[in-house]
Amino acid sequence: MSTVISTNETDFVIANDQVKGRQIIAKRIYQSGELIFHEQPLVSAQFEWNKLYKYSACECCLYPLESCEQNVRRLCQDSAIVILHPECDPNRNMDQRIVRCPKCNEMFCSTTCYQQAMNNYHFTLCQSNENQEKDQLIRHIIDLWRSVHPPPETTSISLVLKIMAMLKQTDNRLILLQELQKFSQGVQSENQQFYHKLLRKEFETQVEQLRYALEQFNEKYIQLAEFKWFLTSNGFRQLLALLGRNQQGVGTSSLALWVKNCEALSEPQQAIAAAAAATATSEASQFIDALYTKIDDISGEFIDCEGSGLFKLQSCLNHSCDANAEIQYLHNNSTLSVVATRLISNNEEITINYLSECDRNRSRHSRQKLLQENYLFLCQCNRCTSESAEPDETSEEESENDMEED
Ligand SMILES: C[S@@+](CC[C@H](N)C(=O)[O-])C[C@H]1O[C@@H](n2cnc3c(N)ncnc32)[C@H](O)[C@@H]1O
Repeated sequence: MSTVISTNETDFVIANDQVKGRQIIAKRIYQSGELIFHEQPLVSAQFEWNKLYKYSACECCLYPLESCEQNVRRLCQDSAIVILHPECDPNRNMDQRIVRCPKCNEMFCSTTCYQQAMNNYHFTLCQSNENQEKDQLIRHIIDLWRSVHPPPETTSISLVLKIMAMLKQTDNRLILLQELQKFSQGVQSENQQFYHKLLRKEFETQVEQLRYALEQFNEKYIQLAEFKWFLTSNGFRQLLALLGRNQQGVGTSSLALWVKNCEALSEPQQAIAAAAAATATSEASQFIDALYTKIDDISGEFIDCEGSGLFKLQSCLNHSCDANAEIQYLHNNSTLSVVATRLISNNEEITINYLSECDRNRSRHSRQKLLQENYLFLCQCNRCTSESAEPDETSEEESENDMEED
């Protein structure tokens, strides 16, 4: 179940905009850096390819299950690396803290997470060997998914499996189904496009096999009449489009946690420690720079334990090319935080930027093109509206024209 931990009706409200649909409006002033809300996902899962490559995260909350040293050794493929300042790694004894499911050996960061998973979905999905046919079918579904979705993944089939298992295990199926239906649904023609973006046309046969395998899974082990429609050809497209439209990426890592703590070494509590802190920081930052260069060479961009989740409140946040808030994972697990990136006035819409860092400074036309291609909407944010007189040129065309003029 999704739990909004800090919604305060007097802090912000969900409203409806004629063009953009639902939106979140601030009902007080937020200072830059202030936490607006945090929220646990309705459902989340690590990507299947990451798991295959031994990116190790708690099956329930995605907290990293490696020490920082194990993390960098894996990413650099170098078992001789010894990190500086091991005291900055809160996960240095992670091995001893891991909780394993006694039946299937799946790993969790705590007994609480194991219990939560067991109560919500793991009882149904546990591959305990007690029912080999069921275990095989789950593995077949995941393998089929990987065959139609090479890396980088943007969503995980485990989200669908977990939703089905949650519906089986919950005491209140109706509420869970209603929560799912509240996520932005979109119209059929858009859903078709989303679906083809996720799973390209050339994989049509495997996608049908995937749908059929999920249908078998439902019939044999879940027996949910309410879910049958989602496993028809049209329903499956709509289900995957719902995930594509609403899911939020989650990334966790022991390395990031250790880097953050090393950076804090430069903030000595007492002036007398300033010189020692400065030396420690400069040593640490050289070491960190060298590590990132090596990781980049060996593992490229895929550093974090990546996955995705559905978040009830966050999914109401619209995009703006001049956003006033951003998503952070302050607890290094799937609990999402929305943090103000500048002063937000009372009654101002709270927005995030759906574009990657490097695409944010592109021309209005380029940004709108990317949003149209990836999220299927025409951006109507204040920045796009104020730049509407600019020519319909992508950033590349713009710089080519500039070069010709020079
Ligand atoms: C994750 S949902 C955000 C909440 C959504 N408004 C709702 O009603 O559920 C993303 C969808 O919101 C709409 N949207 C978000 N930002 C927008 C923007 N800047 N301009 C126009 N539509 C936007 C688009 O329809 C997009 O597919």
